[in-house]
Amino acid sequence: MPRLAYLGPEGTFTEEALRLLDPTAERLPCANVPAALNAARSGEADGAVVPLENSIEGAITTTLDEFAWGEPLLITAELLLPVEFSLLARPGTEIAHIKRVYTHPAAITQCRAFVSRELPGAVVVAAPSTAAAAQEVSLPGSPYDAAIAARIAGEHYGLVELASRVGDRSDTVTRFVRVSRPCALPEPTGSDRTTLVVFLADDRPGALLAMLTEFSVRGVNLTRIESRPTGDGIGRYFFHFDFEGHVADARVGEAIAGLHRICGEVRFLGSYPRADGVAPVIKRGTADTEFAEAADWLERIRAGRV
Ligand SMILES: O=C(O)C(=O)C[C@]1(C(=O)O)C=C[C@@H](O)C=C1
Repeated sequence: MPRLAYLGPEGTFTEEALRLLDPTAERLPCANVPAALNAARSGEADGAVVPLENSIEGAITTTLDEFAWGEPLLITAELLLPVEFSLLARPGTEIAHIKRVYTHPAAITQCRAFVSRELPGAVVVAAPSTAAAAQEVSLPGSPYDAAIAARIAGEHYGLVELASRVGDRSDTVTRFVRVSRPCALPEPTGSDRTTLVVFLADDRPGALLAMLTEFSVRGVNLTRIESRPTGDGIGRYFFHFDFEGHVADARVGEAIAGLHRICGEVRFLGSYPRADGVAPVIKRGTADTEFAEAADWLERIRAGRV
């Protein structure tokens, strides 16, 4: 039974994602995403489950930065979780008296319209996680009047639900990934995703275009691209890519090898099955068989067999 670290405490969306990814795993709640990933790195846990992107908020930058800088980890699975928020408070609280709301920053962004419409004048404070907010609000003497979290967190910490579905959209989805210390990759399934971090060799005109060309000429479709500051000064960025396909696919392998040739550093973060099961459209000339046939042909002409 694997031991998986996650953003705790009990009742976070990350815990729900973990339960769905591996119902039998032993769960190790951690105070934040870096702590969960470090538990996986140190061996305290066999792996970790962390949020990576949200359909409203976009990338979870703490996760992206941890993947880029910390000891290498590999993504082995992903999960798309619909997220539904509730306004939770201690029994007896009236909505009109709520002055201070506590929740995770991602939830603040996703519930902005509800807060300004229903809780005008309330201050919203950032919590380490939605469940940490619910846990804090449950304490007698808490400085917060309400939390925004999953309904299950309210049940867990003895809060009442003052309003349900308080997210600005009803179709919000967060993408979670399971990571491990470097290990054998999941087998290709025909519906896979690959994640990379790329550092430029030097800052020059067309550097981004050159990277994108490696994908484009091989028919590799990107599903996410993000630039993140390196910390070395204004204008210094590195890039995060998600794209369709598995590193075992010829077109993906060749694109990554191309990036390795032209970039400063390429950090491979894994190839793993896509949660939505979508298979890529293979452009003419980019199938494995076509790459193999072209390599045979090259070998023949190099041997003078024209
Ligand atoms: O606080 C939680 O419950 C989390 O699991 C974190 C998190 C996030 O980082 O995006 C996960 C899903 C929601 O989008 C809000 C918060």
